Amino acid sequence: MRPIPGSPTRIKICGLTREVDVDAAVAAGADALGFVLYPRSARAVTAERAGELARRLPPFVTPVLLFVNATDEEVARGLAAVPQALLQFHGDETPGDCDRVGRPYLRAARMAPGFDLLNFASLYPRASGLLLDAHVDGYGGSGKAFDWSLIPANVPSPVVLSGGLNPANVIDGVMHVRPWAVDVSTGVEEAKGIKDAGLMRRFCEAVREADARIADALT
Ligand SMILES: O=C(O)c1ccccc1N[C@@H]1O[C@H](COP(=O)(O)O)[C@@H](O)[C@H]1O
Repeated sequence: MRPIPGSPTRIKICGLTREVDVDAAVAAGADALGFVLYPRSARAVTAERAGELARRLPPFVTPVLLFVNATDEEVARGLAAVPQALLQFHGDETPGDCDRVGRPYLRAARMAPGFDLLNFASLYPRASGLLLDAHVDGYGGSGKAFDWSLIPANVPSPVVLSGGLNPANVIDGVMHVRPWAVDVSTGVEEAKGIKDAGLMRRFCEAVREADARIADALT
């Protein structure tokens, strides 16, 4: 599903752990901020900490809770702390695992040659969107990009382009893939979980530049 022509590409910045970074991401123009509730991640926060950080968000900026193979209790604890959250399932969760929570969610797909994204999408018809990340050892947040030509044109759900994006390559990514949204973590960091305000601002500016070029091409 391609975005409505002329609509802005939404921006998610993931892996925030500090108030100062939350405020800078909002100031840069992020539409959604991700909090990693995967204890093995170097960017992990507790549900309670995610709640503290998410309470800083103004209206119309969406908190996203990222899980990797979490138990139902862990997901429930996250939602108790951040009730307005969109969920992001980034592990081996089955459609049943995702659907039984009964909340809107993004399902991450690990892109690699031979991966059948259309079949994967057909298994998750209730997903609000498919977040496309590089297939890496571990589950994500690696800063590695994948070959965008692996993305079929007719993905039936909104596509969130992710994996190794940064201020230098996101214009190409948006123009090539025309995703509904982009998601970045490593590409706007000075260290894992520590964001760089300048990089976040430049990333959002680059997305707006891509949108402007697409709009120009339409006129
Ligand atoms: O950020 C993490 O530590 C993480 C851990 C486990 C699964 C996903 C994780 N992050 C997500 O990975 C993608 C790509 O991130 P990057 O920009 O390549 O660093 C992104 O969706 C993050 O939300």
